[in-house]
Amino acid sequence: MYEPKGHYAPHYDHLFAHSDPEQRDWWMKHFGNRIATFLLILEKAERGGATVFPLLGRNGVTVQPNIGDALFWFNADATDERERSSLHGACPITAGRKVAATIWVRTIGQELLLPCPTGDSRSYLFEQTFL
Ligand SMILES: O=C(O)CCC(=O)C(=O)O
Ligand SMILES: [Fe+2]
Repeated sequence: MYEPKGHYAPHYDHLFAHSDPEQRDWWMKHFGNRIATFLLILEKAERGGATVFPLLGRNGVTVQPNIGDALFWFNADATDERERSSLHGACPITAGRKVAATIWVRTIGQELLLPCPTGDSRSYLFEQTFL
């Protein structure tokens, strides 16, 4: 929930995985990294609160969803490498409040839902999927 002046500074949902698998946290060990994000808007601010992807496209992409809308995006490609352009944040609220529910989709358990990439090429690049 965001109240006036509330915001979420630009960040990646995809986390840095410790190089030693034993050192990774419980979530990372059992469910893997956050391959995708599902963001459901439950309450929309009167002003402000857009979700912004500053590195997406030429000038960034700003999304101002309505109540009941959901945003879904990938944070990593099929090789679990972070998508640089998945950087995002929530703009400050200037009037009203925003309530949203986030589901971070983890990699483990999703393996059979997308066909595996063939050869050395990276498939399912964020840009290819969304632009
Ligand atoms: O509220 C938003 O627009 C962004 C939320 C977000 O980045 C997150 O939950 O990871
Ligand atoms: Fe996020």
